[in-house]
Amino acid sequence: MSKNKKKSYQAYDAKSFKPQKEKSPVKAKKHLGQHFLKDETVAQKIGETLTLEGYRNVIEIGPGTGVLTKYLLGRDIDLVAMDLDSESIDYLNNSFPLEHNDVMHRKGSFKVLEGDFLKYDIKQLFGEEQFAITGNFPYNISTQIVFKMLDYKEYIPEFSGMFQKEVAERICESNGSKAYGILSVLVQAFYEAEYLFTVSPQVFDPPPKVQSGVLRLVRKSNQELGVSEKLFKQVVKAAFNQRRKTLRNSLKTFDLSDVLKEDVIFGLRPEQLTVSDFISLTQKIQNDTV
Ligand SMILES: C[S@@+](CC[C@H](N)C(=O)[O-])C[C@H]1O[C@@H](n2cnc3c(N)ncnc32)[C@H](O)[C@@H]1O
Repeated sequence: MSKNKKKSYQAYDAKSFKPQKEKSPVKAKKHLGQHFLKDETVAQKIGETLTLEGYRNVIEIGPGTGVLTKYLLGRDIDLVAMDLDSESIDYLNNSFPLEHNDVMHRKGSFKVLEGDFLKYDIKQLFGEEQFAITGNFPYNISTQIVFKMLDYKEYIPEFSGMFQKEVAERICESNGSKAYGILSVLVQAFYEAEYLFTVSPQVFDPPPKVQSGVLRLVRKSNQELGVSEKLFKQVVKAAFNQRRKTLRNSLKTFDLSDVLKEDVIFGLRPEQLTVSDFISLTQKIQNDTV
């Protein structure tokens, strides 16, 4: 079951990058995870990551000074850009459209919204319609963004954006690797995950301490696991919360029958299981009668 696969990721070549001289129009605030992109090429590449197949509504989380927003606006989409920072919102509502008139060839609608993505009822933004999520995410809440996205997965056919590299890798990793964990299994049960490219700290203002990684998630056509989703999540979390133990030990709280505990799968550690192994493990636990 274990697939020891070492991935090598293509790094974005920052040699051609020429930093801007001008000061950022919004003062970067650490507690909001603000690291503004200075490199237009990277912003454009992120702006092109969504395939837009079968939907046209997009939420950008954390537009900041709009560097990515302006490339999104060049695409044929209806965009809601949501930021928690009132200074960014003021800038986006007032100076941004004037400053970027020359480069922006807006096709669809555009709405700037002040709000906390983690608290916002995002479903009400587009009624019953499907929407994608993208952004250069605030790294302090990036895993929470992914878990919230999973809660709304029936509305979200696609998701792309920039994370701390380590988190992006964790989401995309296959079994057999150290980074493979709860996030990888829960995301990949419902989405095809693709790590796209790496971005170095020097293209941000201020530069973060870590490298960044851009990924794309495309929802699978079949969303039915065939088992209880609640139990599936409980099994995955319990298994990885004690990742050095075999499943026989980490899943003790599930009160398994002696017959089931003898199944070979319970002699394995969680990183050895593929996503489909986790689904069949959940099936076995669901059908188990003590
Ligand atoms: C890494 S910066 C990216 C800014 C801009 N998109 C860029 O690439 O330069 C993250 C942005 O997310 C915003 N942000 C932080 N927490 C947020 C939240 N809970 N909801 C919405 N936006 C948030 C910050 O204010 C900031 O503008």
